[in-house]
Amino acid sequence: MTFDYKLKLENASQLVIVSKNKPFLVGKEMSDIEILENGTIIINNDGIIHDIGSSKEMEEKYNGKTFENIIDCNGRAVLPGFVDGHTHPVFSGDRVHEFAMKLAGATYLEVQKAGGGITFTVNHTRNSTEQELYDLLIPRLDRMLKSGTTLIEAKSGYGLETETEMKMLKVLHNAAKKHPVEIVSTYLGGHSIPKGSTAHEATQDIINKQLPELKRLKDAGEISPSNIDVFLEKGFFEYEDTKKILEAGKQLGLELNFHGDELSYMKSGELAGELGARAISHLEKVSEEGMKTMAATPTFAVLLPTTAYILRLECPPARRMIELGVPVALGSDFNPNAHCLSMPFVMNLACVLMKMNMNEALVAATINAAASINKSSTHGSLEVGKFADFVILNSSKWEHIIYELVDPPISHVVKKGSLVFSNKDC
Ligand SMILES: N=CN[C@@H](CCC(=O)O)C(=O)O
Ligand SMILES: [Zn+2]
Repeated sequence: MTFDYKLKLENASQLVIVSKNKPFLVGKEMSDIEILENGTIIINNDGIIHDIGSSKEMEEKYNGKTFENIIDCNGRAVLPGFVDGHTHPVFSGDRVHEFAMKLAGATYLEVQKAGGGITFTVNHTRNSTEQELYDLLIPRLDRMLKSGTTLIEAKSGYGLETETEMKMLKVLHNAAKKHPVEIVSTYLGGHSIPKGSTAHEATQDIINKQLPELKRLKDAGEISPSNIDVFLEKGFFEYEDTKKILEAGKQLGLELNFHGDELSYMKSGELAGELGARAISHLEKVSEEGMKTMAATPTFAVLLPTTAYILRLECPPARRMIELGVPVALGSDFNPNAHCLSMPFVMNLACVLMKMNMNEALVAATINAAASINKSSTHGSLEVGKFADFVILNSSKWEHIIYELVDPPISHVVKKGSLVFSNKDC
């Protein structure tokens, strides 16, 4: 049987549109989101938003039409699916013992120097097969989906040599074909200096071995990275090496989306301005000059409040960034150090720890996070022509997604017009 339309979400208490006709929001605009009270959305058979309007108007306009599925959203708020702007979801090995060390006072760098941290995960990931990594990734994506995430940025970075880095990118490429969570992948061969190498040798390996293989596999359709990332940090990749790696990636058509100014001030914003980077993550130690350059470029600040929370670090200056007009996005930073798969929790942390208001946090976790990975023409807001990715909340006020800590009442998640999660309890 064929239907005129794939889905109708009817009588929603609130349709949280977020914004209209804007690729991203900055400054005061971030506090001013658009909401339609008592609305209905129509989704076409390609899983694209076809129409949005008041329930009364839609009832009359679509009278007599057939729908494959109808969800009654009376008493519920409908939000865009969340976009997680920064994740490291492909890894093996459990670092719960490091959590105990950190609770006992060890710093991130102390854990790393003791052979833990990224080095620990690299050893385990190198020893895992592609299938094992795939099997570990899928349930993590399932958990993200249940928390309302429908699109993620996802990095390699636990190989630090060609074979494992490409293995991780293949895992992401293949998972993206099967799983409802959409994936934009990022090559992060410059995540740490491999044991036994210098920073110079590691940089040369990336430029002369890893990137040529990445190009070959991408051209062959076996991997699909859109971005290149480097951990710009003291004792990891410093300014000049980071610049060389990012420039080499840019020549291959990759977007620059890197880790910077996390534990020390490394002139990240300045480098982003020089190279035209799309995004920098972390930025706990960013300078005033760096933020001004990011506002002008513009370069997205992908803020990761889980890092400050887990490592008891100072937070990035989110308020100042917003004041200066830096486009701010959010990410979970899901990795074995910050084991968080939930964007509602990230938004809550952004409000409480970084002093963002709830509207700003939602913008940062939807339209701005989508724009940080060049996806805001299709994702991140409820607009005609965009993918029908929704979070339906069993609450008439959308703010409960942030306010209700730990397990906000998400009743359904919809991806491209298909129901991909429903919660029997709400
Ligand atoms: N800071 C660098 N990279 C990750 C942590 C990776 C790890 O500890 O495994 C981050 O973004 O927090
Ligand atoms: Zn990271």
